[in-house]
Amino acid sequence: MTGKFVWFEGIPFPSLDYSPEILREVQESFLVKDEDVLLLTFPKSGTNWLIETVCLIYSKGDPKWVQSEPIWNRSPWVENKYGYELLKEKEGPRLISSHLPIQLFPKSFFNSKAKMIYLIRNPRDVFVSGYFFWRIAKFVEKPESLEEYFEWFIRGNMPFGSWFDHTRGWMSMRDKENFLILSYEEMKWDMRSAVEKICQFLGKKLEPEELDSVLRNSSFQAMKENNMSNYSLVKGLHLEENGHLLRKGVTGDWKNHFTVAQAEIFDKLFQEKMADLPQELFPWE
Ligand SMILES: Nc1ncnc2c1ncn2[C@@H]1O[C@H](COP(=O)(O)O)[C@@H](OP(=O)(O)O)[C@H]1O
Ligand SMILES: CCc1ccc(OS(=O)(=O)O)cc1
Repeated sequence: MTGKFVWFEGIPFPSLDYSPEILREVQESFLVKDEDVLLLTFPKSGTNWLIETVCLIYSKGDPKWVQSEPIWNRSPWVENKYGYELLKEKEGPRLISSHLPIQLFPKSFFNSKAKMIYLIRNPRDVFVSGYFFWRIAKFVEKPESLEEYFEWFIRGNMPFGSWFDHTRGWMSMRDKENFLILSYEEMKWDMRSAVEKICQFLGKKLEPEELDSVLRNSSFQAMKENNMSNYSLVKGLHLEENGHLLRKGVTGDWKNHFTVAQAEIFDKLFQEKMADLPQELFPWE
């Protein structure tokens, strides 16, 4: 992996609106406010699903907001120029998205009471989802084969760096009361309970019919049909014409793509890198 990336502090960022200057400024000077809510993920963990869900919780299940404003404006990315400029101007409580590793995150967060949701997903499914997504993205070097991307992934030579380092880094926050760890798997297995967990964490109360509407409007099908959330607005510009952000939306797709040898290498690496963390943190293991 060599071209079409912006490198900062040893991490490759997409060549879309990211620069070392902005990344440094975000880290040093972006002011996180106590009332902000931060949505943090490694790419392809279900970021957009989480954003959609939290937006719907904020609108008490009313789909007007998610159907009228692009997802990247509702919860802008703090680390790219577009999102950073938008966030600096935003009044009141903000939703903020980020893929940044902990060591590059705005320093002000660590002295604030802002709440953060860290969404994790089985890295094997993150791998498969990423493989198909980066092949339709125009702003990163495309992996030529699954084998090549496997090498990138296990070495951490890929957009936003190593999944293992990212996850280990943020997991160090797990005992803080303003930090919630959620998994893509628990959202898939029991979305009602996952939404209730998010509401409890954010101090939001939904009536039963509002909760039903959150579930309906954040479903895979609803998001796939919502042009404000499915990235169809940037097709041709940033994504290939035939590309879909919402691809399959399932757990365990990795079993359709890994060879036995790759699965063994991955298991061994996961054990090596994550052994000292409580295994309950990883519901798919
Ligand atoms: N409402 C939803 N329900 C389930 N999965 C969803 C979803 N919205 C997005 N996803 C999945 O989340 C992944 C994209 O993650 P991110 O938002 O972090 O880029 C894709 O996974 P797949 O490629 O496995 O289908 C996409 O299909
Ligand atoms: C606007 C094009 C775009 C940018 C970033 C995306 O997601 S991710 O940051 O790579 O997870 C998707 C589409």
